[in-house]
Amino acid sequence: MLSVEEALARVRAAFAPLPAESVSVAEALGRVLAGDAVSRVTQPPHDVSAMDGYAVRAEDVTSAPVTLEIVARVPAGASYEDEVKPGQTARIFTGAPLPRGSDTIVIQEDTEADGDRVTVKSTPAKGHYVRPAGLDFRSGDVGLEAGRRLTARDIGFAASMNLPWLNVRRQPRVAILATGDEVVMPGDPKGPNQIISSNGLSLAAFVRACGGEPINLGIAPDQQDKLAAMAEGAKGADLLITSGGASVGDHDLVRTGLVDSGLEVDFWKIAMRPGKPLIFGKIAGTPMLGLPGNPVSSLVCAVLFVRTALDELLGIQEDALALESAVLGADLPPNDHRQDYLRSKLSLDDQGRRVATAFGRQDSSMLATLARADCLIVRKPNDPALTKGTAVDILPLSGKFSGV
Ligand SMILES: Nc1nc2c(c(=O)[nH]1)N[C@H]1C(S)=C(S)[C@@H](COP(=O)(O)OP(=O)(O)OC[C@H]3O[C@@H](n4cnc5c(N)ncnc54)[C@H](O)[C@@H]3O)O[C@H]1N2
Ligand code: MOO
Repeated sequence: MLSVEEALARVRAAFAPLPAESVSVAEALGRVLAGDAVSRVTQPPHDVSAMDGYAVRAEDVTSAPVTLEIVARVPAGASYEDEVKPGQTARIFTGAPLPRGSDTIVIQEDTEADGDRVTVKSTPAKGHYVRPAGLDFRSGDVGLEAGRRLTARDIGFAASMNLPWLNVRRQPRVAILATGDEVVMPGDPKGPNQIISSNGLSLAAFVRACGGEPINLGIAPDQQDKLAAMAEGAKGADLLITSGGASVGDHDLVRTGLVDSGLEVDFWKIAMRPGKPLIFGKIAGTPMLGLPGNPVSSLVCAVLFVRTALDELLGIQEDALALESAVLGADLPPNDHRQDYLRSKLSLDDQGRRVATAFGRQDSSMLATLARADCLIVRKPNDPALTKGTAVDILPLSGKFSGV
């Protein structure tokens, strides 16, 4: 069986970034930049006031209290074209440009106005409450780098750089085909031996959370001709994901049943748990990941392999699978030859350390524990028994768009 690392490397090598397209900044949340976002403006464009108050010449107010003549009133969006001369001041508001001659803001709480005169009661440091031009960023600056997945903060930043359109990667189109006579969609009529299909929906949600566009091909029965016909719906997609039928049973048809449809298998079976029977290949030119049917196996494979494929298609540089560290909350028995991904809860101990405690039963059919898990403890093949308090590697499940 292939190691997880080797399998990941093979998947990574099979994908390249998709072409770029332009989208409105308003629609760009979650999209991935195809090129650097370069600012078209300097922000702030001038030296501006950070407070409501008075724009003064610092040398005029070195020995407060001192009374100055108010010669202008400058709200944000306006300006005073003349110069503030010795003995003069301009009433100014937050965001307004500093008039020539002035270099310091006195907040209005430190003044007393009387008609067209104002008394400054304390001496500010020169430049106090002035935001110099370009404090935030300058025209020509690279604000956001290619390969970045855009957050709500980035949308605001891109807008403030005066970028109404952004150059992003086309969303990967991912066809999803569930398989199995025993599964029916939630809400559909259900026979006594049937169960509800969760994989198609969780995989579609995962793909969406990773920035892809899921295409639901439905549920194929365990019949070769029907499976092959339904898999044809993946034509034009960037990736086909199947779930179920990946193992060795008489009804597990995905690997063998799609050969006539042109399936070329790159690898089958990985030394990991859950997720051992994963299939990777190409069907009629479309890359295909055949995920195991057990719901946890299916999603853990998605976290590792679907995510890797999508990140390559999107040109994302950051490693979504970078491991973090925690200490064990309970002893673990020795691991076997498969790399193990254990659903676990996270907590903090009294020293503020992150503690990972694996659920007692790790059967790959148990979706409730995956939904409740905060992370997966990752154990190398043949890891010896570990005691409570030992440092372990974890893969967090929340944040970073892992989407599970
Ligand atoms: N003799 C062996 N048996 C099995 C092996 C093995 O090596 N030798 N591997 C086991 C492992 S590990 C896994 S994982 C499973 C994977 O099997 P398949 O990919 O063939 O999946 P199915 O048999 O179709 O289904 C497994 C299980 O998952 C349920 N399922 C299927 N589709 C869905 C869905 N859309 N939503 C929810 N649940 C689904 C299905 O009812 C089964 O209970 O094979 C082991 N067997
Ligand atoms: O590897 Mo299977 O995915 O353990 O249940």
